[in-house]
Amino acid sequence: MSIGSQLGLAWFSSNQSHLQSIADLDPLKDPPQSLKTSATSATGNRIRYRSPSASELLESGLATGLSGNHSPTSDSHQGLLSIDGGKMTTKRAIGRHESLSDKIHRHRGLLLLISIPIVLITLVLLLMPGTSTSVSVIEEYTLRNRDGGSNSRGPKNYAVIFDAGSSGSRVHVYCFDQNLDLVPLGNELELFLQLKPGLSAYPNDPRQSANSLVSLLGKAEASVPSELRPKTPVRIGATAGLRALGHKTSENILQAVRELLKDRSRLKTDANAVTVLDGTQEGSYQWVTINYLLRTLGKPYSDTVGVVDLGGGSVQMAYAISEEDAATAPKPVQGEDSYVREMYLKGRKYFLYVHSYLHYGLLAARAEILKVSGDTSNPCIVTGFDGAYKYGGKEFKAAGSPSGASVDECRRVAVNALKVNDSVCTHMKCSFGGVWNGGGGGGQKNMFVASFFFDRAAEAGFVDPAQPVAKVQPLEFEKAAKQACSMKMEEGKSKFPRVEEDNLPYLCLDLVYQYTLLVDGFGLKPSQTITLVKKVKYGEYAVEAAWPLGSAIEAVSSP
Ligand SMILES: O=c1[nH]cnc2c1ncn2[C@@H]1O[C@H](COP(=O)(O)OP(=O)(O)O)[C@@H](O)[C@H]1O
Ligand SMILES: [Ca+2]
Repeated sequence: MSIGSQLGLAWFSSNQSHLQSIADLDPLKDPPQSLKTSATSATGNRIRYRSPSASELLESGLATGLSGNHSPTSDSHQGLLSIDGGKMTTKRAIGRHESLSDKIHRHRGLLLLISIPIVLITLVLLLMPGTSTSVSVIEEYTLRNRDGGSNSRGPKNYAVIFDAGSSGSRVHVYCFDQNLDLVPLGNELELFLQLKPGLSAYPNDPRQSANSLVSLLGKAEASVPSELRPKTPVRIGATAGLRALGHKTSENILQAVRELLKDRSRLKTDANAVTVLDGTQEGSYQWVTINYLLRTLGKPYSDTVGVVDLGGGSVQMAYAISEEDAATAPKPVQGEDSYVREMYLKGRKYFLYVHSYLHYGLLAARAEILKVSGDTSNPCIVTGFDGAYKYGGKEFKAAGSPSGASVDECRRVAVNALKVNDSVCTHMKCSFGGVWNGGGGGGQKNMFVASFFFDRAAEAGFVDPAQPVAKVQPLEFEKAAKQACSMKMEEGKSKFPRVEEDNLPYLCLDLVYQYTLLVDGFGLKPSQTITLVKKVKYGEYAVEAAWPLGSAIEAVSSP
């Protein structure tokens, strides 16, 4: 039995036509009654699972209903058992109640007359095509998995996921059991290694770019038992760095990475294993990661948490919304990703609002903010610094004003760079840059905010870097910004000992930008409690709060 057939976990694009994976995270639940009935009364898989209507399936919990809880053998066995059971009952009845048998014999003509139309009607109903495309797709997939064969996996399933981020490359190795629970690898629940710079630091040398992954690949592969390597999927997902390089340059790098995998690895490489992730994919994976680790998948959408992931090149926001709100989502402009993705996770259908803002990651935003001041001093740069900031192969003047940096002025520049008050907002309500804000709601009330938000807060000293999470309010970023913006360069080291020297001139900018992004950009209240997250506790372990886990779950659930 494959994990995919158990787990009921599916990714859809909003038009429901693009199924990416399926799994059922809860194999212990009983199938719902309506499905049990159809499962035992029909003869073939195809007929059997096409019969329930879409709404029946959704009500009863897709995961358990569709994938069933049985291996292909045990499931078909169960079907046979019920028929056999019926025969056995009849045989026993013959022995004990002769008169009943006589009665049946006497009325056999009538019984036949009644049963023929019932059988015919049942057959017609069962053979009718499914009413919803998405449900049909899921059934097909589930049934393919039921065949076992190449999809069948062992009790331990590894996945190796590379996060080719804009500021560095990382690898995560996970091991799942049959229930899609994480199993420890040594002392931790994952192997996590990272290095800098990222693939995009070598735009003109694809081979060197690819070779930067060699050490990570070697260690990751060594952590997978030798006999499982050819069955273990490896994926390399590049994010904002390669997105910003443009198609040709990034494709050359990806091709070099594909060759590297072919030459140096025995891991299982699917056709789409090495790609630039689109931003909504990255945001969805991040949402799955956090909600999986918090064990909120399968609960009503308003019990799930929303996520923000502030990378170097892009920032993602994702949270579950109601079906009604999803129906009113603005249609994406041509060439843009749609705002809503549909997913089946642990027996529940989610409508996920997700958007990625390219060029609004922390390191990219510095460039946007410095662009505004051009050749003059910038109110976000710590006074006493006069230099240049390099980003994406370009240089930007970064000079503090002699009168000092200013939180208010810096915020005005940041609001400007974010295009918060941009008139291009044609949707009901926008976040910034003309992007729909998703409408808010229960799935956004609890926000888990990751990556640079956690790092800068820890460096600025208002959260404990030794803790995996910290509850804060956006206004704490503003408070820290006031201190950073009022200092002089030479005071930096003593006032903010945790901040790396290269980041000191930009500490005021970074903190103001983070506050502006949360409050003016995403519309959070300055006093709203949010959870800054580096890792999420999972049992006695803590796991990195990063998108690769979502991708791994999909990878081990795929055929
Ligand atoms: O696995 C992770 N665990 C914790 N933080 C991470 C992880 N991966 C990325 N980050 C955070 O994201 C920041 C950089 O983002 P990245 O280089 O991935 O940019 P991008 O997402 O815009 O491509 C890192 O400095 C770090 O704070
Ligand atoms: Ca990232």
